[in-house]
Amino acid sequence: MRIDVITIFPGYLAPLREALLGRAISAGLVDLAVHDLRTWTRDVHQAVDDAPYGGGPGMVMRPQVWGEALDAVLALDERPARIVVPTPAGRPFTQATAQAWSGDERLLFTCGRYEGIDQRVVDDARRRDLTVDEVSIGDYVLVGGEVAVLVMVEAVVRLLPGVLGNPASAEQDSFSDGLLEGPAFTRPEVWRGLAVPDVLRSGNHAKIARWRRDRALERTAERRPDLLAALPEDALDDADRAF
Ligand SMILES: Nc1cc(-c2ccc3ccn(Cc4ccc(CN5CCCC5)cc4)c3c2)n[nH]1
Repeated sequence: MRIDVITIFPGYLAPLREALLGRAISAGLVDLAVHDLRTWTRDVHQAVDDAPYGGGPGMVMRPQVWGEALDAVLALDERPARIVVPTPAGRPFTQATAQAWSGDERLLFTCGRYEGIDQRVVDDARRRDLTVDEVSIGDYVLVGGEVAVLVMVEAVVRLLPGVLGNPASAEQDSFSDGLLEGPAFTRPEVWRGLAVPDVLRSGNHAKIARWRRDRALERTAERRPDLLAALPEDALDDADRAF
């Protein structure tokens, strides 16, 4: 997978080259290229923003600079790219989104700042039959798109074959069965007077599976009743309902 990121703060994306993702890059599973938007400015002040038409607070990022940057970066590779535009006003980015994007050959992230990017940049890309996804990583407002890109790249790249040392982990992700995962424990058996639940040391795998499922149902009901309500009809068996 090739990943391009366009931003006025390239340094913000440095963490992508650390640890697990860094190893995925060195292993050639991911090619990452970060581009400074100001490369495509033409004025001495390298202006990337201007006042919003219609008034309102803050500034909006100019279409000309973004248009040239997108054209140039797209042209760097003939593979078709999914253009991703982080925004508070986007469709929710979920595990399903990450799963879907993990099959893409190329992702191109555009990091806005100020109050966002002139909408015509997205409109122009779409009318050229490019895939453009405007996505939100949550119902809170960040200062720019960079942090959202760090989140989304991590969620997508961890799903690529060969990236996680333990692929079972991704299969048993939270949300993969529609529930939150339950509590996890490791040694020591007792820590500060707190013992690991006996069932987990019983070796009875059926009982352990049942206990884990019950803890997941309990936690989901407590913290995310919306997920429980969204479960398909056949997702809960009689033992689940008994819980
Ligand atoms: N999930 C998520 C994604 C982001 C995000 C992504 C990209 C950018 C680019 C600039 N900003 C700052 C920013 C500040 C204010 C407004 C204006 N809106 C009016 C009402 C609420 C806000 C928009 C945009 C981003 C924010 N934030 N949260």
